[in-house]
Amino acid sequence: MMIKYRVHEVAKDLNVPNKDVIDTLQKYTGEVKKHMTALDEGELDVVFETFTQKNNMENLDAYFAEGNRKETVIEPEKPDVSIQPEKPAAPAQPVKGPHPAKAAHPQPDQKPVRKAVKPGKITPVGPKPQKAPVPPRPVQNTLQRKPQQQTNNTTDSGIRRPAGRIVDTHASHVELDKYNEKYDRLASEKINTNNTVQKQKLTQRSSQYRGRPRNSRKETESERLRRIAMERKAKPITVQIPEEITVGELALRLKATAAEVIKKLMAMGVFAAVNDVIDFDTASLVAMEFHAKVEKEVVVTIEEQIIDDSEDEDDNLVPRAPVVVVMGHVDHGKTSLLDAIRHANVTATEAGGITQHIGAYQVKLGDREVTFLDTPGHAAFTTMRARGAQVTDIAVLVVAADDGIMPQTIEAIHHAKAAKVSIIVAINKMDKPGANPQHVLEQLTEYDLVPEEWGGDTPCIPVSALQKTGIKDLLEMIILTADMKELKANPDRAAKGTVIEARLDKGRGPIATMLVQNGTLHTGDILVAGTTVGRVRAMTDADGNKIDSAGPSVPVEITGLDDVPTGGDIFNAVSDERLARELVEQRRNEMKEERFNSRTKVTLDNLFDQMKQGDMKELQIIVKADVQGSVEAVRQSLEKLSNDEVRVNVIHGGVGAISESDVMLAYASNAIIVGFNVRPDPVAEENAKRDGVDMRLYRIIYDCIDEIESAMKGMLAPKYREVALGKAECREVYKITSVGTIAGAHVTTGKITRAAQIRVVRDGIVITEDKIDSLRRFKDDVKEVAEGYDCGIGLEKFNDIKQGDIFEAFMMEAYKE
Ligand SMILES: Nc1nc2c(ncn2[C@@H]2O[C@H](COP(=O)(O)OP(=O)(O)OP(=O)(O)O)[C@@H](O)[C@H]2O)c(=O)[nH]1
Repeated sequence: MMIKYRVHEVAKDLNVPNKDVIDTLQKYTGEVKKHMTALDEGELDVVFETFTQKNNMENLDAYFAEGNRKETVIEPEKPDVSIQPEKPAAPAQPVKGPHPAKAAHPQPDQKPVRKAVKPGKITPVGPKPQKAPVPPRPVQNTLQRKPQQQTNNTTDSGIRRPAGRIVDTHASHVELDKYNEKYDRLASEKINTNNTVQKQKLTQRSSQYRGRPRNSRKETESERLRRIAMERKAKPITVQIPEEITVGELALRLKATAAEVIKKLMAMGVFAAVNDVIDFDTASLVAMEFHAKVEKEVVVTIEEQIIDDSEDEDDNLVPRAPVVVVMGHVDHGKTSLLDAIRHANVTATEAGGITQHIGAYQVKLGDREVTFLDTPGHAAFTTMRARGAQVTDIAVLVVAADDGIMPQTIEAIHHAKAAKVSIIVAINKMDKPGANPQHVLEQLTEYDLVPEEWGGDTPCIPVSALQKTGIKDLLEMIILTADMKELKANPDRAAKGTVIEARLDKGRGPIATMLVQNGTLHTGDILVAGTTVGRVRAMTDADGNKIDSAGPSVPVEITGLDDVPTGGDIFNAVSDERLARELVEQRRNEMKEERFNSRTKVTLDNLFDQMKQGDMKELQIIVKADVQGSVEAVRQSLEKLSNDEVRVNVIHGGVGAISESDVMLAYASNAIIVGFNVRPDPVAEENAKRDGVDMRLYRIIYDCIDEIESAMKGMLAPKYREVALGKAECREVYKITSVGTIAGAHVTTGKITRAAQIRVVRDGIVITEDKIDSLRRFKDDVKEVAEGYDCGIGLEKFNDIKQGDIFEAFMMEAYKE
């Protein structure tokens, strides 16, 4: 219910004559009010604002200084007191009125508000809650509209003069206590000299509060804040601030209110809300404003706690065996070569025993060892790279001497180059009559692999996997290359490496082949591998022998993990099993979240955004086409698109359908695949979809160049998709001179609209696509015809309409992914 607040009541409360209020209202509203007139909210606002303005307070410090002095005079045991002015004509202090103390020293340029307060004049005046006619106004708005006035307002109430009651009446929900505290602190900082005054004041205030039955919770909170402010002043607090912190959290740590922190931020020109995140530097500045000592909070992740990732001292490093992968075109002899290498090093007695196959093995040459990943082809190799594992040091590229370089050879070259590993070419099948190693060497130069014998730096070794010739030369070359790379590791630390492959054995549980890359792995070690954890229960080497420890570059097979890890997962031997399990749990959650979140793989649609964010320095592209000529033409045109911000780099070009391995390479290298007159094979298509690899298929080279150029400029045209509208069946054909052929059609599903495109389908075959020229019901042109109705449809170009033709109406809709 609205309580009436009449002119004379307002005047009385403001301690001004009725006339002053009436005059003020007349001035602003143009109406002359009677002293019994009840005022509405707007009118009350005007009156309060006016009298507040008149009694504005300018100097807070003086106000507080006076305030403190004055407080000592007011008797604390009389909580609800109001200071009565000597002259009723003097305006009382309403919302934004001055402190009475100020009135004791009237400023020449200000109207004296009231005369000096004398203790004897203090008389109790109860609050007038029933005269609270003004509906609450949001504090926020008040603050926004008149920040200065709000300050005065709160200041006014800050000392809890009875006049504060009037403030309460005006804006009943203003949290005065909050502002009380703020200005108390402000004043105390300024005064800063006399703690006794402050204390006395607080004691008084506390006793005032004790005398009040209402609002005890708020008061307690206010007291608490004051106590904190006191503590903060007495002993500066030390805050720990991380790299980033929310405003709310910072306020909590500073034992301040969020509003205080926000205010300080605003003073620094930073506009942040309570949930916004600010950086360490900004937060530190704010903390300093609160006289707090700042310490940087270092967040130690579980990983940092249990995984030793420190750099090795040079003194601790010892040479390690190179890790080699064999790659090449199908049937060029990868498996045969791997077998030949393996058997060349196995004694006759051992030979029979090699039944086990763990995905990697080591061979000896004198006192040196070489580790081979027994995973022919580049699939596993690229998968690992895609997962961030750099496992191999050297790639042996097998090229059949009678066949030369083939598409998969080229792919292998690009994969190896993208992974930045050394390439050694093994020219295989040298025993074959048609072997032409010279031709292979010539072909290699086309891919920037200049043979050593021609002055380049690519070693090319002729071998025969079948006859086991040249194997030793190949191994020697591998060791020589490894020596040049100075491959080293520290065996005296916790093991770290990569999962090569893993499977689930019914009897033994998860089994993983792992390559130790640094440190030494022992049985009993606690392992974290990707999102799996466990303790090494049993460990065997590549020959199936039980071993207790494995140093750098040694492949082993282990059991004991609680789940099957994924090939390419990095593993670490860690110190604490409980934390290890916690870490794995955390990783599993992160993985789930990552899957949930959108992918960040580059696509033509997000290319510009990534460029803008500076994430893209190179746009990697894989080109597949139906003929070699197109591949080259596209490569050249695309590379010319490079600009200052982004270099366009065609990492692989080949002839034929887009294969699984193209997608894998694109995924590993964050590349886009463009295809000309080629299609992806089903597996490639599915993998591309799964991995978020952008595949663009074109029929015209110009379209491709144009689209990529547009994408680089952020002006990629939107994609279109077809939206089916409805179908109509042609039941009669009318040939009308000067108009053409009209189909007398019946709409069987959906609707046919005038703007729709029409696909004419005859016996399941698409005859043509056209636009509607005329759409009529009887003699009227119509915009659309709904299902179940007959209509006449004429097409723009197509005239050869036949009875029974199906008209599929559709529209092309632009969309963005
Ligand atoms: N004459 C001759 N034939 C060889 C030689 N190396 C391999 N072959 C034959 O070439 C064929 C393919 O050999 P693989 O070792 O299976 O070739 P791959 O590259 O592993 O083939 P995929 O596993 O299908 O990619 C087999 O019939 C081998 O016997 C060689 O040095 N000389």
